[in-house]
Amino acid sequence: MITVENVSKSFPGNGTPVTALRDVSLAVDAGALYGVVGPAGAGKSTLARCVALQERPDRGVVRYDGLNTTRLDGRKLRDTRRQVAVVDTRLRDERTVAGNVALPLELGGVDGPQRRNRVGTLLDLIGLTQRAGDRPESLTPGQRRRVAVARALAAAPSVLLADDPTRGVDAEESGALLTVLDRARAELGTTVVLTTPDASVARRVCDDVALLERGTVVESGKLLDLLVKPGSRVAADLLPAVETSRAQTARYDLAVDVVLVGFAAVGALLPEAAYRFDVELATIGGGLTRIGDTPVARFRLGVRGQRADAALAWIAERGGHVTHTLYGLRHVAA
Ligand SMILES: Nc1ncnc2c1ncn2[C@@H]1O[C@H](COP(=O)(O)OP(=O)(O)OP(=O)(O)O)[C@@H](O)[C@H]1O
Repeated sequence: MITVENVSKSFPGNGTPVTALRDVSLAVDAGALYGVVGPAGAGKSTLARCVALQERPDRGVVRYDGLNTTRLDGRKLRDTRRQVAVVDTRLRDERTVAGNVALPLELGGVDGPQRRNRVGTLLDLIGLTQRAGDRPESLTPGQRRRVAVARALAAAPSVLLADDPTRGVDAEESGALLTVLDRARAELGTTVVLTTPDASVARRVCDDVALLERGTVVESGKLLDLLVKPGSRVAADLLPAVETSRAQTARYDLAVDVVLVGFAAVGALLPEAAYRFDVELATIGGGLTRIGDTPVARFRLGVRGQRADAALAWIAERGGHVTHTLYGLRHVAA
């Protein structure tokens, strides 16, 4: 487990120092795929470098399984750094694909069948077994990025750190690259930390996320927990939009936003609530999406009838999370 505790980091700027990280805390569980999401300049790369022990925080602590890394130096620091591999996108063009993946093993003195097996496993993981003997320049940008990931995984690090892995890679190839990161976690047990400005990258593969803005964590936790949190910024970025006009909601006694996670029977729940409570219940906004493999719906519901409140309470009892109430009976009566 990696914990970042109250980490701050500034750089000398033109006259005034630039604060890249301000009191940042987060916890990355072993075996998780953790996403740090934020706009350009938010501090993602600085945080990644602190986690990779390439940069020392001005204040605060980065711990590896409880070990305070800020006090380490010399050999101890080098040994601890070896647990983390940072994806370096610069490949060696004079070497083959397999030769690039093998490089850390050669440097580590691993040879013979052991090296061949490891490279074979990793080429299979990235889906490029057939390209083992090709030069990287013959690959697409997304394939090259996958080779860089395989090379980072070669020495079996416990943590893989990918700073904006899909930058410069088109949408289709990004999917294949994220699948590789997901497989690294699932099949090799590697903890993966990625940074990205693109919330949809987190939507596809991350278990946990931290939303970073101007050097500060504004939201963090399990992605599926954040999605059901009222007012969640992550939810606003990742779930289907629920914009509706005032006219659309005005004809209902109640209008609320409801998030349903992993709910296979979304189609049946709403009609059943309408029937049981004898209310008119309509979906007036939102839709369905997937978070990783989990179906998630966010609907704006309009409810009309005497027992509108009871119908919504019944939906909530069945796992629906009411995240936002636009107006209700009491408001209308007032
Ligand atoms: N070595 C450095 N020297 C001076 N300023 C730096 C240094 N590294 C980062 N900064 C500044 O710290 C702030 C955060 O930068 P950082 O690169 O960590 O953000 P980021 O979220 O990774 O951005 P991007 O998505 O554009 O890479 C920025 O204002 C940046 O200019």
